[in-house]
Amino acid sequence: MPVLLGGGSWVVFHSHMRMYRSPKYFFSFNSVHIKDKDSCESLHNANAMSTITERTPDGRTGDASLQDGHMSLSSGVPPLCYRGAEEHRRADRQGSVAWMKRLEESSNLHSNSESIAATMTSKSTFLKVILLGDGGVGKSSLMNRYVTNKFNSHLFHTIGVEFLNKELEVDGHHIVLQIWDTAGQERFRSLRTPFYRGSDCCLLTFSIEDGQSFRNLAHWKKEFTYYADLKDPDSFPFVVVGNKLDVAERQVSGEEARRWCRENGGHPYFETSAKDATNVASAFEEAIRRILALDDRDDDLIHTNTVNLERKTRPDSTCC
Ligand SMILES: Nc1nc2c(ncn2[C@@H]2O[C@H](COP(=O)(O)OP(=O)(O)OP(=O)(O)O)[C@@H](O)[C@H]2O)c(=O)[nH]1
Repeated sequence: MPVLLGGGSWVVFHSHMRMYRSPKYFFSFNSVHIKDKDSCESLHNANAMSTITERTPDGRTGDASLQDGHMSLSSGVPPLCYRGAEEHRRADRQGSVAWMKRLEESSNLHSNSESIAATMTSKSTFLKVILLGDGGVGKSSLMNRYVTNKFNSHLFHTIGVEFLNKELEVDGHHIVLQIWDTAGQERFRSLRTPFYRGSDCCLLTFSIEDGQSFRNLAHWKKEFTYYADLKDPDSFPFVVVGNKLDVAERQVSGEEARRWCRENGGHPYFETSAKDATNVASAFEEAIRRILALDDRDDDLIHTNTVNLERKTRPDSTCC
């Protein structure tokens, strides 16, 4: 059963969810929803209450805990579950524990988690992509446009992280894409960084009408590389997205952005408009293709590096 804990300016919400990333991982743990109206301080209070259980493919289990805003998992498996974006935003607007209680009673938490699990077959590939970039560049709008095909011109700032799932077929693969939208504002840094780990691709996002958001791309890449604990940052798939293409006053030229991508790892670059849907699907699909290409390469490496341990009979052997 979901448990509701909370009061004052904060609420911690637990629910049980089950996720798969076939064939690599198996997860079973509680999701934690942290809503913080004014500051991040209350997260410390949440430490004692947050318990997460994880299970790895070999059946090991471990505990996870929140410490100073960082979620740590004993076997290093990244946390993947979080509440859906729309409830999160509505909770922000209404901001009441009573509302959360109603949500719990009429909750789709179980049906939601069950439906995710139900749609995952052994042939599904679960991919996690994460959107990073300055506050206001349009990360939530890109996610919402891609998943729900809707645009809201009066969005609230994201607090912490949110995710939405989208199922699709790409090049014959059944994909369950989990898109994580993070808070771009600096004050939410400690709420977003624990969720970087386990990402398969990172969309570095800026707004073409905001030069500073473009100049901050290097900062976002660095922050992601550090907190995601990337073993091989040079081969990790980043996709760069210049959003708000529909806006007339542009501060960042396409050539400037492409040059940055060339000089900083050869990342693909897309100019998008979440408002009129230009190129949004192309950017996410490129992310998926980059991940799948990397997985294919890994598979090839595994095959070509296989050592045959079968004992060969050597006719000329003189060994006793
Ligand atoms: N014109 C235009 N406005 C956009 C576009 N994308 C987002 N916006 C608007 O820009 C504002 C910020 O958008 P969000 O999607 O909340 O930005 P965000 O990057 O998620 O911001 P944080 O949650 O603070 O990190 C909202 O008012 C959106 O309606 C776009 O493509 N074109």
